[in-house]
Order: sequence, then C-alpha cells, then structure tokens
Amino acid sequence: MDNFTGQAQLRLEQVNLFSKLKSNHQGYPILQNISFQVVPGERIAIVGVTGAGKTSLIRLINRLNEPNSGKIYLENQEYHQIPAVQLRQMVTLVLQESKLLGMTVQQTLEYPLVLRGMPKQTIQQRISHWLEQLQIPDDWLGRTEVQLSAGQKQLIAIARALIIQPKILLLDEPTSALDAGKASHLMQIFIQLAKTQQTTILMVNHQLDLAQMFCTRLLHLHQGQLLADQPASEVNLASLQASLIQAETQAAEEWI
Ligand SMILES: Nc1ncnc2c1ncn2[C@@H]1O[C@H](COP(=O)(O)OP(=O)(O)OP(=O)(O)O)[C@@H](O)[C@H]1O
Repeated sequence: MDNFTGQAQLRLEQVNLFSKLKSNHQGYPILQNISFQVVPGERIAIVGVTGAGKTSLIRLINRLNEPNSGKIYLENQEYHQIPAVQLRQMVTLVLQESKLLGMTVQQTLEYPLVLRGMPKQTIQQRISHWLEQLQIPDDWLGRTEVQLSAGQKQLIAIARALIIQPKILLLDEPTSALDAGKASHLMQIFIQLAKTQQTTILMVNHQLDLAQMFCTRLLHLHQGQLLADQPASEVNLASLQASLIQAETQAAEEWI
C-alpha cells in the first residue's frame, strides 16, 4: 500500500465531498482535501462551528456517504474493498438523534448481536454489563422511544454502540442531552475503553472544555477544511473559543 504508515488504523487521504445536486453538477464543497491518520486508542475531538462539516466527516468514516475523491483506509484496506458487514462490525456511529425504530430498549440493545448470531445468554451478559457500566436502570428495558427522555435515548444509543465492541467508535455530540455528571461519567468510560481495549474514539463535540479534558487530540474543521490537527494538551482553549465565535459571527452576518 503506497505511503501506508504501519501504525495507522484509519487514514484519510485528500478526501473531498461535494453536496449532491439534482442535476449532474457536483454541487458545493462540504469537505475539502481532508487528510489525517489515526492510531488505535486515540481519543479525537472534532470541533468547529455549525456547518463546518463535522457530521459529514464522521458519516464518511462510517461509510454512510462516499467521498467524491480521495481515499479512506481502515487498517491497510481501502474502504470500498471492505464488505459493509465487516466495516460495520469495526466502525460504529452514534448519531446525535438516534431512533429506536419502534423497538423496546431490550430489543434495540440485542438486535445488533442477534444479527451477528450471538448466543442468547452471551447477549444478555453483554447487555447487563453495559447497563451497569452506563448506570442504566433495568426498568428502562421494556420502554419504547416515546417513554424515554432525550438524554435517556442518547444513553441507549451509546449502549447499543458499545455492546457491538467496535474498534472505532464515532460519536456525534454524545453528551449534548446529558447532565454534567452523566457526561463526565461517559467520558471516563470512553477513556477506559481506549486505554484497555484500544478502542479509538472520534467525537464531534461543541463543549470545548470537555473535549480538551477527555480527548488526546483535536481536529478543527472550518468551512470543510482541516484548519488544525493538534494534541489536545497544546490547544489554547481561549483562542480556539475566540476563533469559533468570530467564525459564527461572520456566518451569521452572511445570513442577514
Ligand atoms: N445531505 C446534504 N446535502 C447537501 N448539503 C449538506 C448535506 N448535509 C450537510 N450539508 C451541508 O454540508 C455542510 C456541512 O454540514 P455538517 O452537518 O457536516 O456540519 P456540522 O459541522 O456537523 O454542523 P453542526 O455543528 O450544525 O451539526 C453544511 O453546509 C450543510 O448545509
């Protein structure tokens, strides 16, 4: 594999994504020349203002979209050479507003493991383990979506992803509906997973202080471009905050 650095688990090379238009034109750029690589166990926060391309980037990494140009590699395989089922076992995305698709919490949690043909007893053991880890009470198991708050749904969606034990976990604002205590507890779980299982975490996060505290690296996206890729400890939070506010103000003025 050309230019492959042996350690990389995930590698994006000059990735471009354009919006789809109804006509044959390729539309406007959503992501431009994105290149970076990730080693196992990294905890990466993706930051940037509204519309910067954060969600589009993690959707690409989960292969919900294909880049218009550029390449994505998982370990040493190009994405489109990897069967979808295999990719989904290794890379899991938790969207900001996950749906339980009419299932109860129990059904939602067991569904991905049933699909993988796992024995019933093992499924139940895994569910019990993650309910305990995430401090989810057993009495939620019989509930459906309408009987759960936004934060409760967010926790269930995260539990469903953790149960699969992916190598790479993609999270779109995983703590947006959680109180500070739950958010911090969840982040500690991610740290443990990264340290003990080498699970790689890529999370979109608007809470910069949380991102810096719990992540090892920050990717700053701006207008679809990777503006900065830095170790979290080296990020100057005050100046990052100021540049995000400035970009937001500029975007708001362009709207008026
Ligand atoms: N399906 C789509 N079709 C066309 N344009 C899209 C589509 N999805 C997103 N976009 C555009 O791509 C750009 C990036 O959107 P994206 O959702 O990735 O941003 P974001 O950084 O995640 O924003 P937010 O913080 O608001 O979630 C925006 O200009 C958006 O309008």
